[in-house]
Amino acid sequence: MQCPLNWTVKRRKGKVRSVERAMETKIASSVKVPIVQELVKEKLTTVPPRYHRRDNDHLILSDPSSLPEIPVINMQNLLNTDLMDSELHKLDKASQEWGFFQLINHGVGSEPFRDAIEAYSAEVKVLAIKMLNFMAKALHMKAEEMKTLFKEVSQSMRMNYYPPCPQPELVTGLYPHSDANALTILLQVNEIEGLQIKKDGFWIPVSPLPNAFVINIGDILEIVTNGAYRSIEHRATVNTKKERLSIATFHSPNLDCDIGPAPSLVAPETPAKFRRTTVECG
Ligand SMILES: O=C(O)CCC(=O)C(=O)O
Ligand SMILES: [Fe+2]
Repeated sequence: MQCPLNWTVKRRKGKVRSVERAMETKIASSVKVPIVQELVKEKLTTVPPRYHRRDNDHLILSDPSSLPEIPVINMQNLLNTDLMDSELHKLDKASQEWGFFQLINHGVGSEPFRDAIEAYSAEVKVLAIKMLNFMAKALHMKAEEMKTLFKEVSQSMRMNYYPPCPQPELVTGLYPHSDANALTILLQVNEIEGLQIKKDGFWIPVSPLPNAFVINIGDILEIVTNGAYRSIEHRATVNTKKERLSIATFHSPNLDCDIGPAPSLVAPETPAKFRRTTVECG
């Protein structure tokens, strides 16, 4: 079985930190894959102890139907003179007692947003596959190897919002990290500077070019290319005047693929830098 933690053993400090963070924040889309990969691929019946939560708060509820239900507020009732008072009372109660509620009939169409996201992610996925194939070509890697690896692409997305900040020198928008996936396609939505990458020990700003994506190599691609392409540490800064928005779309190989250097890139003069590791479970 692959052990994502072992991937990091020989790696520089920043990356080790990045993957450790990945283990903690299993929700973060870019880093979910190695964990899922391990669990899905091996069809485990028990979860390796390193994924266990340390707190005692039970995640599985014994009988959810016996629990109180999260309040539902109806926007149409709030707008209706006859029903407004009772709905306002519900809103007030829900806000005081729960701090969470579901709002129905809100009049904001979520369909266009969903459709737009779906269309965008489908196009970006096609672009990612194109770029991966070009990279294989540039590396003289066997085309079939890249194609097999990315026959089914696992894709996820993170939208980042960085508000203007009165003291940008004191805070980081996004902490230095490398992306754990294979290939990230980043859109700097409102074309505000903030992304910086670490090159030869210096932080270099990435000035947004109109109508351009930032493409960055993630840890998985560094492994697949046997270190020929590098997953670079990057961070996002904030500024006093302007908010900044970015959308990062992450692409990883099929969940049931082995991750390791592409065989066609391993030779006596370029020995494998990363090893497929078997770990004990349970
Ligand atoms: O906001 C940015 O420019 C960087 C985003 C990023 O690195 C990420 O979401 O992983
Ligand atoms: Fe990133």
